[in-house]
Amino acid sequence: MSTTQQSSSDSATAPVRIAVGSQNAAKLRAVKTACDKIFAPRTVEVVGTSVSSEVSDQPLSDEEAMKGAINRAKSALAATEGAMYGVGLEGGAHQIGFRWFECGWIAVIDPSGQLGLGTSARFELSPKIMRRILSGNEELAQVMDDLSGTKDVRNNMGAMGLLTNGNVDRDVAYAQGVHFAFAPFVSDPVYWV
Ligand SMILES: O=P(O)(O)OP(=O)(O)OP(=O)(O)OC[C@H]1O[C@@H](n2cnc3c(O)ncnc32)[C@H](O)[C@@H]1O
Repeated sequence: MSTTQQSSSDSATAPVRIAVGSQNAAKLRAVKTACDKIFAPRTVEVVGTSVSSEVSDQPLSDEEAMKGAINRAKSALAATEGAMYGVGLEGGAHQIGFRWFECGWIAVIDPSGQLGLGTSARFELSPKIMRRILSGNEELAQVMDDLSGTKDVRNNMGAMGLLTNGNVDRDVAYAQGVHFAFAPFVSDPVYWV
């Protein structure tokens, strides 16, 4: 086998390396679940790195959460050798009328700079929870830990899991957003250019 044949077959069988801008276990599970489907039958290697979102700990608008996801995706890609994509996931609240909702923003970026964006489904945050976030400088995860009497909800089922009695955990909801963010890379270009 020639060197060229050897290297092209190696790259076809090598795991697809995905850089994620977080070490949060729920986020890493979401990316792994979605990317296993996207890249099947190839093996996927998800590499989580702690990076700065460069936005506030508790984003309070879609714009801010989206920016955080993009910043994380770019930093993760830059920090991870051999990564085919960088993925950033950022949870954030946003207001519609008098009501508040939460969702995860997901950004995917490749080495050429092409960007894909998506979100998880959103869920409502009660006035009781929002009062604490807005006035007490607490993050959603801290409020949910306190109200549920559990620890580290953000790495496990998340607020989404607590509010749906475990029927839609954070990783399950975020995995859908990862699929949407990969749309420009996996769908027919006729929809994009
Ligand atoms: O380690 P990182 O990646 O920062 O993970 P994180 O859980 O802190 O996640 P984000 O920074 O993306 O989330 C922004 C805020 O939203 C909160 N959050 C979002 N979704 C949540 C969920 O389902 N359960 C608990 N907290 C959530 C989280 O506590 C943060 O205050």
